[in-house]
Amino acid sequence: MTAIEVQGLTKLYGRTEALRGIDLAVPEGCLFGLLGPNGAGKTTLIKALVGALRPSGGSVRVLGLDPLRQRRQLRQQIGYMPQSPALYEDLSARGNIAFFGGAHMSHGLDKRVEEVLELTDLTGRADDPVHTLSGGMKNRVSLAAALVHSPRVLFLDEPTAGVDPHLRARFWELFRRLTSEGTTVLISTHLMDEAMLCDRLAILLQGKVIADAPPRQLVEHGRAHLRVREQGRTHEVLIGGTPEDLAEALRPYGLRPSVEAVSVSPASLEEVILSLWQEVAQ
Ligand SMILES: Nc1ncnc2c1ncn2[C@@H]1O[C@H](COP(=O)(O)OP(=O)(O)OP(=O)(O)O)[C@@H](O)[C@H]1O
Repeated sequence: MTAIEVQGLTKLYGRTEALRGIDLAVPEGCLFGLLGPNGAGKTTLIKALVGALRPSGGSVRVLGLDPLRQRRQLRQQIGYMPQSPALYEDLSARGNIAFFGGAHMSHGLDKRVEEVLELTDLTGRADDPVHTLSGGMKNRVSLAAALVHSPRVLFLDEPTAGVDPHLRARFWELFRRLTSEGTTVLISTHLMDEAMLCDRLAILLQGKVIADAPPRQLVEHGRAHLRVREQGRTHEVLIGGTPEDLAEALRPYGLRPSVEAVSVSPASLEEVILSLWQEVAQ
């Protein structure tokens, strides 16, 4: 089943076109990444998906529901971690998580709160008021609050901002585990190494999806570094990713006996994305 379906989605803020006709289909159980530079439209898209803003045009369905018209029904089934934690600063971490969980569930809430405190490594600070926590810890409370009612779809807007590398790795293990159990996770990020961990990646630029594929496929269809060693000197060029591009690039060498070694290595995801951005920006 498709968990998230978006067709022709547009959003205008005054004269700013934040989204310019987005089409997306995210299958259930997918770890789906949204990657794009500042202002690409990632947060606007996520807000439209959780029913936090009214689109200017197009349609959105999450679990078959309209996020605005069927908001109440949908809220039970989705979790949303906004970019800036929206927490009650005077309540403890545990109090916040119980508050958000209580809006959706009552049975087994106490046990579940302890479980998510553990998952986000907050047990030691569970009773401290949120205003005494660091930025990274507040992010963890916000993630725990989004997770507590075991939603079927989880929307995470840059969840690892301000989180240290060790905990970041644990978060990704958690996201992976959730998707293996059938949860759909849509996550926005700036970080290429995180993007590589997604099952599928949509690259946003100026309110448009400029690529949508598994990250490995993006890399394979991207450019490659060709290195040719001839008489002790190595020439390196960036070539296209198809076999024809490789043949073309090798033609001038004609496999002379002086060619001692040839190697091809795919460009990194970062290079592929930068070249996509440049192509679209031109
Ligand atoms: N409330 C608003 N009013 C006016 N313009 C807005 C508003 N929110 C976003 N925008 C504009 O819409 C565009 C998309 O912004 P958005 O926050 O969705 O991008 P983003 O990809 O999430 O960026 P970042 O990575 O910096 O969070 C930007 O040009 C931004 O300035």
